[in-house]
Amino acid sequence: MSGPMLEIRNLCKAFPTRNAFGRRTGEVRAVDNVSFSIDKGRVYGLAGESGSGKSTIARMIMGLERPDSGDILIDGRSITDRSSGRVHGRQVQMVFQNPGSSLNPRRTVGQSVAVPLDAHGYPRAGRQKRITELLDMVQLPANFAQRYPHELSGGQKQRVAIARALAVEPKLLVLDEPTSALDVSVQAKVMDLLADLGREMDLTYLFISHDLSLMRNFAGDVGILYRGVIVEHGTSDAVFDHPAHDYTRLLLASVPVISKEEEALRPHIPLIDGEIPTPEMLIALRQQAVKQTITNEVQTDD
Ligand SMILES: Nc1ncnc2c1ncn2[C@@H]1O[C@H](COP(=O)(O)OP(=O)(O)OP(=O)(O)O)[C@@H](O)[C@H]1O
Repeated sequence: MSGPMLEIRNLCKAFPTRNAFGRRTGEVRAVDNVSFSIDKGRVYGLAGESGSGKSTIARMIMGLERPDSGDILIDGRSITDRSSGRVHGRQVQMVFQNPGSSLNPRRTVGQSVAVPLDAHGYPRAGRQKRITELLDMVQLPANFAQRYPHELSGGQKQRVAIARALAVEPKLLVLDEPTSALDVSVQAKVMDLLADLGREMDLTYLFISHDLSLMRNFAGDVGILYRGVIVEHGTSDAVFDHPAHDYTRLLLASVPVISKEEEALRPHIPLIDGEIPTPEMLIALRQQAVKQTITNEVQTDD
């Protein structure tokens, strides 16, 4: 099984901008001639800061927003001439950033997972078994089906959201910042789960995030989105090891850092000689900072 599961061709979407009185002042090109494709079973990462157009692309893939022009093909079939996401709802599912707000607080976990089963006409007879199976896939015990969202941790809620997304056996999953609302320790477990499920079920993922270290581990290919335009794309290793575009370097320079010393260095990084530094310069600077810390510690010990 090969070939693209998702093809995005010259996709464009603009929104009107308005002043404080609601009068139209112009337009913002939220998505500007974006093209990329994801082969079956692969993970494509779409990275960019807030406002770069990531969610607008996701919403168009889900059929929640209509493109102005361009085409979206899922498993070779265009979806852009249809007005409703229902048409391809079985093939494409989405996992949202905030599992708390994506689950209905008045529904039990079992009822939430059953919603897509009902929507797609899953037979009533096998439903309980399917719910247990889905909870098992996301490593939750069967008795969680009776619980309500407020009785679950953030990570458990996101597992339920993943189970619900998998209920109708989609081929493509759009993951929109799936772990950014979770604690760091829980993030890794949810990402591991997604990676395992992807391999087991031969899923194709579009992984949207501003967390570049997470993206590097998870996505085989990445596209860097800046003001609606993909300014750079390629394999994760190529883009992150040898970023060609200044904006990618800037994004990499803002990756969260691990020590206080590195943190102290961070605000100065984009200002070195008035230039955005290369990754090599960053590494050299960080090595310098570590050396300095060791020297300071030795002096303090004395
Ligand atoms: N419904 C809308 N009406 C007007 N402008 C919009 C609308 N949706 C998005 N935009 C604008 O389009 C641009 C892209 O927004 P989008 O939400 O796709 O970015 P994003 O990268 O997903 O950001 P975030 O990470 O904050 O969700 C922004 O300038 C935003 O203000």
